Amino acid sequence: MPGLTLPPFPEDLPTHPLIIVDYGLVKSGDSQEIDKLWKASTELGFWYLKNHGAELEVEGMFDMGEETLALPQEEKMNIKQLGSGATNEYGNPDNVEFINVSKEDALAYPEVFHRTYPSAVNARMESTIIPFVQKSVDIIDTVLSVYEMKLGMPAGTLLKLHPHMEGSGSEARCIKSPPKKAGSVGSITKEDVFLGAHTDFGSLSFLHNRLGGLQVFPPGSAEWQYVLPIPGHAICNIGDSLSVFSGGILRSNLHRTVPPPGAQASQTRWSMGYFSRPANRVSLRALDESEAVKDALSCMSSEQRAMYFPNVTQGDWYARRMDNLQLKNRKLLEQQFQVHAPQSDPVQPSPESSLPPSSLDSSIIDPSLEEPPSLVEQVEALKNRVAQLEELTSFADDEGDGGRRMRRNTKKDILIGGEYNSLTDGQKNARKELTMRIRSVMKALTSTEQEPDEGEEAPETCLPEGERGFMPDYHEPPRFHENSELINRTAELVLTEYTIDDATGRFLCGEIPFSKTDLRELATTAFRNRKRRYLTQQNIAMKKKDLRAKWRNRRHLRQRQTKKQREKQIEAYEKKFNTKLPREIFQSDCMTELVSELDSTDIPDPPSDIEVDEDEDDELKKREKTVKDARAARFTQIAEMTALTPRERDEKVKVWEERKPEFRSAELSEAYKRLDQLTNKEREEAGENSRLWSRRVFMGNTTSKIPKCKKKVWPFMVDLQWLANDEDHKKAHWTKLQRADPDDYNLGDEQESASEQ
Ligand SMILES: O=C(O)CCC(=O)C(=O)O
Ligand SMILES: [Fe+2]
Repeated sequence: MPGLTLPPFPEDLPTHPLIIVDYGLVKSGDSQEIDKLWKASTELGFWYLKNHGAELEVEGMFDMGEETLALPQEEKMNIKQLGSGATNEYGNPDNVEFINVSKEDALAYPEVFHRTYPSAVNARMESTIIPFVQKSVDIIDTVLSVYEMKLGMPAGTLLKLHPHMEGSGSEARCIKSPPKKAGSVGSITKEDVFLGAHTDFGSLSFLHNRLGGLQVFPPGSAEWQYVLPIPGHAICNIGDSLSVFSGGILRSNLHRTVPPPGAQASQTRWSMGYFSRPANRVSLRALDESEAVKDALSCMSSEQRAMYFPNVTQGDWYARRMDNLQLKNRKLLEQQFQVHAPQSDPVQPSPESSLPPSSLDSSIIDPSLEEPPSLVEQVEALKNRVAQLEELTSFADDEGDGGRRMRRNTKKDILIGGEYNSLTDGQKNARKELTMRIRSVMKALTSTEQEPDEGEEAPETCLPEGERGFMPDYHEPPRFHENSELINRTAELVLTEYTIDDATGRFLCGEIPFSKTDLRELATTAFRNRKRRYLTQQNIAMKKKDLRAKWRNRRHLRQRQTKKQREKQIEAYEKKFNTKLPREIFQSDCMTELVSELDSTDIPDPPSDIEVDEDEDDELKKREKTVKDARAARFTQIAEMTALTPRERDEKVKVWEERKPEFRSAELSEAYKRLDQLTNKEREEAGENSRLWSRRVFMGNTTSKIPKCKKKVWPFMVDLQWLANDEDHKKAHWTKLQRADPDDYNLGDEQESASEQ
């Protein structure tokens, strides 16, 4: 790992000083430190955070990044959270690699919230990633609380917009940037820029740098300035969302990464961070309920103010910014980098100087670039970019693959596959028909996989002759190769069912024209719906499993407590009667925690690889049989572990420790029941209409009293009152019953114990 023998940051190179904030002090409410944080957040929007407590996890995260990005190239190609897909501000692709781990996935682990990760990531999940994400979330929550207070917002206003377990783009990211080629060390060329000039999209970023290379464009400055990496100091910065929420008071500042300076340039640059974003559903707008925010907005022109009410959700904003990163950076080439003006007054945060509005409406531009690229260069760069875009985005989706990705221009050629509400009734009907066909064909093409429940049933379609079945991967986005092939093929097959209008080149569904793109859009939506159903089902299964585990734990706990109480009672009883009770009855293995595994809800589901039969009934029977076999096998296994008596085992008796009177086995309870029945029958015959039922003492119950009796009785069996009642009669029957009782309870001499009772 880098870090041990890294060349130093050049001493003579100017850097932009950042305010150092001590997290420990902020957390403890130190007002001076909180003021420092506020100053840094409103002036530059960047600061160092020391004493943050995540130092160890940060080291582990760097290791995780290195292990993951060292995977073979073929493997990495299949991982959507790796790699870059954006251009920098010069139209060149970012030349960094990264691995993103979503906050929700980390906090839900091992449940899958959005997506799965390569084993190199999973291996570090519990030891490193989860604690890193948790600590980062804590830090960010603390900082958000400070902002709430400073902005005069009710406590929780900002925190509510950043729930911990709801879909958001929040993620931990490890970035690897290649070393500069030998000979090129020195000046920065436009091809060198690692991550193009940008503001962060979310709320707060918590960065960790070992080598130089991060540069900020401070307000009032005319050039990029390095930020010096200081060991143990995180670099925090504010993103667009917080800037919008605060009406521009909190500053989202332009930054970029370039090769490390001086001797560091020959090193691979690793950087790592946690990027916090509000929940996707959160609507992005200035929170003008706060007086401070209202005041800030009131100094703006209506046009400027409108920029703080972009009327989008955080999720859409994220997607839009992604587009901007691609397209605006390209547009930049055309615009010849006209904007050189430094941003205005850093102390008085003004809307012009705040990036959210500017990044909403203007390109992200590197103001330091004096030499615009030649026209030939521009055209070449554009051509390359367009080719890349076409290749990469034929079925781009809106699922997060984190850092940099592309979306295709969905506006083009869309007639009925776009916004539903703006369609005419005829178009809506055509769309419904096409959707049904798509569902049906997609179902047929995936008929070899287990069907996610369709909800609204699509008519049956068979897999066409010679057509291959698809195995979509619902943990991947629609553009993942098998998924995208399924979508394409579905659209193609449905298309063959409709005629083309030669005059317009449109396909016709009845009278309604539609395009190929429409079909692809609808097929992508159908895929997403299948994906959602699949993931929901998985989620439900997980929850059920968790619930079962919870109940099992409770049962075990209860059993342990009961066992302890019982032991106490037995001891007290033995002491009082100066006798020894047959402990094997009380302490049978059958009363240990293992018994609870006999609970049928714990029986694992049968293996899923049962052959699928054409005939559904047969299939059902097969499944049932497998369930039964699995249960029987489990029972035998547990019976062996718990040393049930042969009879219990043969009859598959469930041996429960009950809170109610019966103490041990069903047979024993049965004996008492029979005794009662006999008694009651005789009472009935004798004209008595009341019934008597045996009451048994529950030893685990601390309130059960030791019987006031000199005789040796089995305290766990019979309530003395019950015994006293009609004693002679019971004695007679008990003897009979005991003789017939094959319990192996080792009750000793039957006659003796019977007569004693
Ligand atoms: O690598 C760095 O130091 C900064 C990364 C960054 O700005 C980003 O990923 O948004
Ligand atoms: Fe950034």
